[in-house]
Amino acid sequence: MGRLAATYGRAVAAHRQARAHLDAARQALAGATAPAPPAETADMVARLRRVGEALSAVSAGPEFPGRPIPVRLAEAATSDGGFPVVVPLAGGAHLAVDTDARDPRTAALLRSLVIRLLMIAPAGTVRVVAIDNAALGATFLPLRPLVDAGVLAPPATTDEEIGALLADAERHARAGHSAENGGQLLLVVAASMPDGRAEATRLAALTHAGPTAGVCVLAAGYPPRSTGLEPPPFGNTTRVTRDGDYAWVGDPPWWPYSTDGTGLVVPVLLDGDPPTGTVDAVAGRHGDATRRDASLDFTDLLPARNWAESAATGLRTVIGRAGREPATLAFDDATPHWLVGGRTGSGKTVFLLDVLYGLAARYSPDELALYLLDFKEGVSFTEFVPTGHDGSWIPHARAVGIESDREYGVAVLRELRRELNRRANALKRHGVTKLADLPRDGKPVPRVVAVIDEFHVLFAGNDALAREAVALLEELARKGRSYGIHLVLASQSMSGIEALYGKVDSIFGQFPLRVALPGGSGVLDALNDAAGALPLGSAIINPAAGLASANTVVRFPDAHGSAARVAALRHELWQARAQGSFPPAVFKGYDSAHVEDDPTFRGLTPGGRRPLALVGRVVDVNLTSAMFMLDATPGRHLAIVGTTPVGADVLQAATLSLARQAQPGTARFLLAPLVAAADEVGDATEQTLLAAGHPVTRLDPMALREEIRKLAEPVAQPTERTYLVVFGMDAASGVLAAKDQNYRSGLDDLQQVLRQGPAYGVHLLGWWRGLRRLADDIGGAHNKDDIACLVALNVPGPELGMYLGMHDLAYTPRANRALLVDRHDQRSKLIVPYVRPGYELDEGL
Ligand SMILES: Nc1ncnc2c1ncn2[C@@H]1O[C@H](COP(=O)(O)OP(=O)(O)OP(=O)(O)O)[C@@H](O)[C@H]1O
Repeated sequence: MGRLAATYGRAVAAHRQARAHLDAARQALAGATAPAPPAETADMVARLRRVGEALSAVSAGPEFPGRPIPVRLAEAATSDGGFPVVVPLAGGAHLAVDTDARDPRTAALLRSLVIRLLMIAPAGTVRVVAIDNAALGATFLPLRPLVDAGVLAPPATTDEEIGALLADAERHARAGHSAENGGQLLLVVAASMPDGRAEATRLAALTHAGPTAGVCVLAAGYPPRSTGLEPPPFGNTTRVTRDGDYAWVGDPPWWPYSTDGTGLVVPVLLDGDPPTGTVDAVAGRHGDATRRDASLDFTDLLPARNWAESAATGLRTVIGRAGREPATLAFDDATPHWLVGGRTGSGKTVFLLDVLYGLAARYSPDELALYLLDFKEGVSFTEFVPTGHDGSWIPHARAVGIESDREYGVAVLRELRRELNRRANALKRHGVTKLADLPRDGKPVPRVVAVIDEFHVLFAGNDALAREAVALLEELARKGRSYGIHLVLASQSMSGIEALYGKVDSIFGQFPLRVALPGGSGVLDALNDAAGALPLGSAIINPAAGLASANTVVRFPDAHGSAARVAALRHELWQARAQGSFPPAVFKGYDSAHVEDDPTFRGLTPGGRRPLALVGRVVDVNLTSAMFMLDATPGRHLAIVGTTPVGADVLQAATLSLARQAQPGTARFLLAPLVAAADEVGDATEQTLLAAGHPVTRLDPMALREEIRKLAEPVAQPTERTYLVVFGMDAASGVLAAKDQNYRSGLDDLQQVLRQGPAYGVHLLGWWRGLRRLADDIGGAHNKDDIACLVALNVPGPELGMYLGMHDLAYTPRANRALLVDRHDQRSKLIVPYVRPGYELDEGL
């Protein structure tokens, strides 16, 4: 008070000055016209009051938070009365009080400023974070309704929490009030300065970040008194100095009260706590908006009308929200391919489903075709294909691989390259260089989106298959942009992919759009760690190959949370499909194959000149039948090798498929079930053959030896085919190896049959339980062309490679898989071998 009396004389003159500054501030902020200069002090104070009140009532306009807004903080005390003192906040303007919030008046001022700023700001445009290490959060207890409404985060009280808060604020400042921050102001309220010098410096740095940073700092306890060090300088900050019951307000940035830096020349009475009702009302208004923004529904992704968009220049879909705005992503010239990363459980599958449903709803199957490939165990894309209880499918889906093998992945990539080449030819014919320039008068050429989830699996192995996958991906990535073929590669880990044979840059350079889900920083630039702290349901979208400056945070809905709407959409799209459109080609890695289900098997009829032996389904896009043609060429015999009893099943399928191609009486079947494991299959095979009217002769090892002897002496003109079907051929090796009185063994005869037999319609179909036995029976691996058709089951890859002389053979034995090798046409393919229904369990490999 003494100081007030001493300065009273100066105050009157200074009021004029203050009024002029406030007028200027009012003009700048509220656009109001300046009042006429007053004659008397009392009159002037009254006018200052009116100006202050006018300013206090200003609400933030559309430029918030990019421009400062006036916020009332105190009542000025003069002998002629008082007037409200307002200071600019936001838009790069900050405020600091010299005592920390352990002082109740300072604490009340902070709370009052928070509430006043929220009252002025449009609902949902301010997010408040708080530091309260000195009072362990007590400063903000009266603002509890704001915490409950999600507007104020629980205050940070430990060093760790303060560090995280500052990191969040720095990220916010870097992104500015852009879409990433949803155009929001981040209000950082420090009830006391952080203890650490580094943290204080970081807090101070936020005040220098400028008006575009979208951060406003309210700091109490600045400058800190106890450290003895020069405090880190705050920028653009109105300083408030406590003085007993009063306080002094320094010059606000841009609109100073004084010309000499002394600030407002009258003391002020700081505003106290806002009424509880006001806190509740503000929390209610902002909380509603925050909840509205936070609620995000799958239906928000869908267009008003299905299939209304044209894909001529690209594909676009809403994938969620950036702040309060819808976030749209595109497959176009700028972002032809996407790279998606996220740790397991980060919502990668959900994100991909959101994208796929959004696209499928916007573009008709004439505009968009989908190839969906998943390497992991799970159900990612099952909802796109017909199932036992729901026969509908997403009509854009061309091929869907679930729990795919690498071989299937490479087959899909090969199919895409064929498509790319077809398109290249079409473009050449029309003399254009881009899909977008093709005339769309006829049927448009659909854009292709190929999604490969857990794509790193393709490169596991460092073998011929991996090298082919790299080459195909590189070509598709490089040329796809022009031909409307777009790739989405998703992975939980980018490590291991560096081993891409030096092709990392040439492949991923074509993927400017990066989507980082929680834990997916690997797809971003090495200096960009923004994905580390993302919550579930959000992602960093970065169209600049991961550079930190191009981050936008989006939130996406959980498609699984709207199962009914998803199912309804699927049915709408399915109902709208073109007449006669086919379901997608589906490969389910865990499915076994049965010959009875094979359309090729069902289509077999007697009369063909070159019988086909069906052994399984090829692991390719259309799951084509895996078969051998048994013509008259020497060596057209079938060897099935492996200890697994699946060998007997494959032999049965091959035998029955041959039987379907023979008129009864034109083929005889010599059946030798030599091992117990094949008794049941042998009996079943015999019954089926007999039922179809074919003569069947059962052979034991001795009878087999005798038949082989007879077959080694061919008749001149055979009238019928002979199929020698041996289950467990290795069991006969002792008998066959024995020599007769002419020193001729059964193996000699066998080798004769292998070379000459086919010309006379004689073919051996045998199951050997070991590769060594097979090699012995044919007189050594160098005779391997004498049995040209091979199905290798659980035979170790290196052993098989050695036998075949193929040293880069990529084959790992596993349940439900076999390798088909045809020595005559150099084929080697991964197949799903036929098993009898109910006998598919073969986990013991
Ligand atoms: N936007 C979201 N909102 C709420 N929950 C979500 C959201 N996205 C995903 N989830 C939930 O997170 C869990 C994991 O999601 P998802 O299966 O997509 O993860 P993922 O990354 O594919 O995991 P994984 O690689 O292990 O299969 C699911 O329970 C899912 O419902």
